[in-house]
Amino acid sequence: MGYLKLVVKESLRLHPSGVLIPGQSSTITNVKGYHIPAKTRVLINVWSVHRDPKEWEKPDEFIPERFLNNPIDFKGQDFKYIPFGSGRRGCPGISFGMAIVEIAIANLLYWFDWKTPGGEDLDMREGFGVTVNKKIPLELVPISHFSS
Ligand code: HEM
Repeated sequence: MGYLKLVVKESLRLHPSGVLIPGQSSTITNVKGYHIPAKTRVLINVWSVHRDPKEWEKPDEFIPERFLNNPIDFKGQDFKYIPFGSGRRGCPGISFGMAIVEIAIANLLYWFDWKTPGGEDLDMREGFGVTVNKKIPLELVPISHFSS
């Protein structure tokens, strides 16, 4: 289960469910030289924050071990990793969401091995949408660990 947590963290880094988080500036502010007036609609591009090469080593590679012995968590305190957003409007369902994801994946892996129909690699390209989705729907063949 320890490694599964790292895998989920890394999956949410590479494929955050909310790619663009909408918000509005409450006061005049300045972000890295960009003047932002009050009440401006802003979109936080989580996808690119999570793949920023200045912040992440080998940003496009799936490396769950990067979160091993790493204090970074889901709470949005560290702005380079914000799969659940951050601040007052951050996701209130973090614990519930993580529990569901972990239980579902742990069960799928406990009962079955999985392979692609033709043994091909997974196509991880994303489609366009408000929330993340796979460009090509996932198709897998389950192989039971237990004979009936
Ligand atoms: C893996 C699962 C989930 C992910 C990745 C996720 C992600 C997010 C993100 C990115 C936001 C926007 C945060 C922001 O604006 O800064 C959000 C908001 C929200 N989420 Fe989740 N969420 C998940 C599960 C859940 C669950 C299980 C619930 C409720 C049971 C939930 C309830 C909400 C609500 C109510 C908001 C709006 C909060 C507000 O605007 O004040 N989420 N979530």
